[in-house]
Amino acid sequence: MIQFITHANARYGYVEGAQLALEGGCRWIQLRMKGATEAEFMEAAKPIGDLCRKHGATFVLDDHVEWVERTGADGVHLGKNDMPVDEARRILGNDKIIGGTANTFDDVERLHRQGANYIGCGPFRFTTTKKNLSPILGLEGYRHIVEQMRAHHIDLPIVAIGGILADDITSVKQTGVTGIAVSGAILNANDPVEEMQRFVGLVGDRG
Ligand SMILES: Cc1ncc(COP(=O)(O)OP(=O)(O)O)c(N)n1
Ligand SMILES: Cc1ncsc1CCOP(=O)(O)O
Ligand SMILES: [Mg+2]
Repeated sequence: MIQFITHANARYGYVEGAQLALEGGCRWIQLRMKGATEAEFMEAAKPIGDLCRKHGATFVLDDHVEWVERTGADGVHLGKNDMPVDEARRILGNDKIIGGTANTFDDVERLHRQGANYIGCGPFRFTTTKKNLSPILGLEGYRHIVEQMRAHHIDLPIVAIGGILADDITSVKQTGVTGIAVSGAILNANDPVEEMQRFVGLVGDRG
């Protein structure tokens, strides 16, 4: 599975980026809009939610548990500085998807205990899309975390994120992760739809 993380650049706004990702075959969009006001967030969430429903895609919000019901989103992605996953679970119930960010196996264990549905694990490498990055994991970092998850019988989908390019997908998948999250490689490509098609082909069904 591929999760497209929204971002805006000189060429595309948030809605346009999500639309291109969906046209390219992506079926999981995360609306990430750092620093946006509530009005700006809602203005993007409405059309992106509609587009996701039209394409049968999953729609999650970054950070904002309080806006999940209102936007009709399927869930939320939470990091270390956001609401804890167990608290979000009490608010949202068992039918919503809650993802959590991990940089270490300790993070994975905590998120598993708190009831996360999937882990966003990164960063794979340096990226300008996010500020204040955690330590870079690289392939070795993923191998290590996946190995510890297996040893502790933790069976959760694990999505690699951070600076991932199409050429990385084969080796990242070989570490045992289940999916890929991407933003810049799609939005900075000459043809974002074609690039997403390439990602979808490389990640395949298992991802
Ligand atoms: C799939 C996925 N993984 C990790 C993150 C990062 O979340 P967080 O640590 O809360 O940082 P911000 O994205 O909020 O800046 C993510 N958004 N998605
Ligand atoms: C949200 C987030 N969390 C860790 S890296 C990252 C950004 C992912 O975007 P890109 O694919 O452009 O590096
Ligand atoms: Mg966050």
